[in-house]
Amino acid sequence: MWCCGGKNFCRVEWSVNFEYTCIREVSAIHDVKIEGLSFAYKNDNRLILKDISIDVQAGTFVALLGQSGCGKSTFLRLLAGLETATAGTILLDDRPVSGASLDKGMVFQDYGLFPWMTAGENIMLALKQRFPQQDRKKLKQLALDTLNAVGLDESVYRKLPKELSGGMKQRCAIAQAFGIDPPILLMDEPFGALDAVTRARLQDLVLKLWSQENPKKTVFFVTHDVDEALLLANRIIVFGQSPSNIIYECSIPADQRPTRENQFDNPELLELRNTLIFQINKDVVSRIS
Ligand SMILES: Nc1ncnc2c1ncn2[C@@H]1O[C@H](COP(=O)(O)OP(=O)(O)OP(=O)(O)O)[C@@H](O)[C@H]1O
Repeated sequence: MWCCGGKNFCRVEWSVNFEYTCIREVSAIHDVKIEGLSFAYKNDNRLILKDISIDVQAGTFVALLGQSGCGKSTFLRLLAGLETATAGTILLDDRPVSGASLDKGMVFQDYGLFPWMTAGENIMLALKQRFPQQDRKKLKQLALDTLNAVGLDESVYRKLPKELSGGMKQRCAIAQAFGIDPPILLMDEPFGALDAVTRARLQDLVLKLWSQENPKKTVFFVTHDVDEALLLANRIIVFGQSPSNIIYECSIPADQRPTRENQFDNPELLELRNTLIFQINKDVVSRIS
């Protein structure tokens, strides 16, 4: 796993701006099966997650909702192999998660780029880890292609993160993640720090990149934004808290997925939106009362 952006490669056509097949091979797809997952941090015996069980089919875009502090990031860290379950199992295609690996990529809210390296060097570092046998020229071309795919021009390759806007940095992180192409992509509030317009653009970008791939990545996307979840995901899971378990979940069939334009027109989706907001907040209300 690569914690800055995400990496691992397969043959994919990104019709965003380019197509490349030079060094990619078809990667495995991963069904995710979680059974009886419970977790407490070692320095704190309090159970954060309790008895979570879900099956997620490969290629599903899962949005994870829930109040602040309920354990969404912890859940992603367990999926990433950065933490070990206190009880229960996480299986990727029937193999238990055992530590970090290149088939799981992560994108964080704070971009995850090394500040002392240029955007290009950050991406190259990830590509080199993923393709140690490949020559530098091909990898550099791939890095430029990935930047291009996320709407950044070649000049960004030579820029340090501090010379880029928040939106550009997050585009670089997305370029890394999709460039390395992990079958599983773990995104932890990736657009939480961005303004509304940049956020909307990047939502569209991620949805476009994910939709165009075949096979598709399995994405776990943590957000506090119900509308973002409805726009991006085809499965939505709500976590309760103390300890956290799944308190609500739903799937959105392909033919009912909203677009940015009709997002607030469909009465069924509006009802689902209200239900999700209710589910997230009912825990708070019952706690306060
Ligand atoms: N390294 C750690 N050691 C001990 N407790 C931790 C650690 N990291 C997180 N926690 C605790 O675990 C709980 C869940 O935190 P987590 O960050 O997973 O929640 P979250 O749902 O992602 O929150 P947010 O939406 O605010 O990002 C919190 O009570 C937090 O204080």
